[in-house]
Amino acid sequence: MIRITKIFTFETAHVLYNYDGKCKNMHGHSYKLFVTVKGKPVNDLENPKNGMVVDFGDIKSIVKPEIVDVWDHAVLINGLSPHRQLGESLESQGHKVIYCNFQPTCENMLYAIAAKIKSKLPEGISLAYLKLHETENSYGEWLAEDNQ
Ligand SMILES: Nc1nc2c(c(=O)[nH]1)N=C([C@H](O)[C@H](O)COP(=O)(O)OP(=O)(O)OP(=O)(O)O)CN2
Repeated sequence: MIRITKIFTFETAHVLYNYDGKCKNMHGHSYKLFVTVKGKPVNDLENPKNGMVVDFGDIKSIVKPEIVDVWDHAVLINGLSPHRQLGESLESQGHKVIYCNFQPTCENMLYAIAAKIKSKLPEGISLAYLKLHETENSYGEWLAEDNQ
């Protein structure tokens, strides 16, 4: 088995409802996402993907439309909280708002990313690991073995 990783970046704002620190204010991050999948490399001269677990481009074609294009330059709002009204106000002024059914922390974003990616991976390939940097010094990790 081999693990391979592709890295993505996106610029996203969020606001943490009822949080007791500075992140209760709407603010943005340059998120950096590491997506690691595992599988056995193809061993078939006739296969154009010979030697690959999965083409890096195929990982991109899953993660980009599912995560990056959706969250990039958007504001993530806890749609289950009173912040929904804030989102509706921003939306009415033309802003890109994503209503989450969770508090948009690094941790919950990882759960959401894992759920979206896992369901799209080709047969024989599994999601092994995710790392999401909120700042250069703060990140969360999702590991398959912790989430079975
Ligand atoms: N467990 C979590 N704690 C915090 C989260 C989170 O998602 N999970 N999020 C925040 C804020 O969004 C904040 O922007 C990031 O927190 P922090 O690292 O404290 O921010 P700094 O600007 O101080 O980061 P540095 O890299 O140290 O400059 C708060 N907590």
